[in-house]
Amino acid sequence: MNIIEYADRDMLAIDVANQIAEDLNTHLLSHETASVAVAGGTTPAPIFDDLCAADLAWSRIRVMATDERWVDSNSDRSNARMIRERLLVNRAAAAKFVPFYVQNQDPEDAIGGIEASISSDLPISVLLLGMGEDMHTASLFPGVQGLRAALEPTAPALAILRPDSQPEARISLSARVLDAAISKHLVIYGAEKRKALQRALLLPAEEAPIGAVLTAMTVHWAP
Ligand SMILES: O=C1O[C@H](COP(=O)(O)O)[C@@H](O)[C@H](O)[C@H]1O
Repeated sequence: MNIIEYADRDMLAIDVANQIAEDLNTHLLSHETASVAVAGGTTPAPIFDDLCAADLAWSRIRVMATDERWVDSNSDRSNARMIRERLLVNRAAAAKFVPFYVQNQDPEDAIGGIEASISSDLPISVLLLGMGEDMHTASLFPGVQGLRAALEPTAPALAILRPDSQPEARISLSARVLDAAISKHLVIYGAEKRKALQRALLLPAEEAPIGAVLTAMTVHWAP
């Protein structure tokens, strides 16, 4: 794990957007398509504001969320909505988005179709992860039912999780898929998340899921 510290969040956003664009461009030099899995929540939006303008062959890039909340794609809790509004604009509007939420279905009924829709995108070319202060990443929350299976090296690509702390079911890329991404970036802001990441290194993954996906990870931190 390599940690890069930035003076502020604006500088971090510009630099991470540039690195992701470079990673995607490099991948496209030797592959017909590239996949990028990006976190939801609040952290990545300023990075998307820069990344969306990158001069890339966006029509050859497939974008997915690292995880989704089982809510309508117009809900303000939808990760897809945030990605649509902040990343899939400007030049990046030419990218193909692969949704994880399926209207009028339960996650259990939809998961097989969603897994099929991402099978050709694996391993993920570029990963942009976030992390909560509770050390969850994507929707792999500490102690949630189903976490142990989602941490297994043989886990399916996607897991359904229903954390008690959250108002809706979640669907998440499993630790195996997150950890196997070719180029990996984790972005965290503030002293509390920095401390949480340090703590995670000392804990089992069931208590600190971020610890399961840190192989060859570049961590970007700003106060
Ligand atoms: O619920 C989620 O939380 C994490 C962290 O979110 P943040 O707002 O603290 O950045 C996020 O990475 C994940 O994709 C999201 O669904």
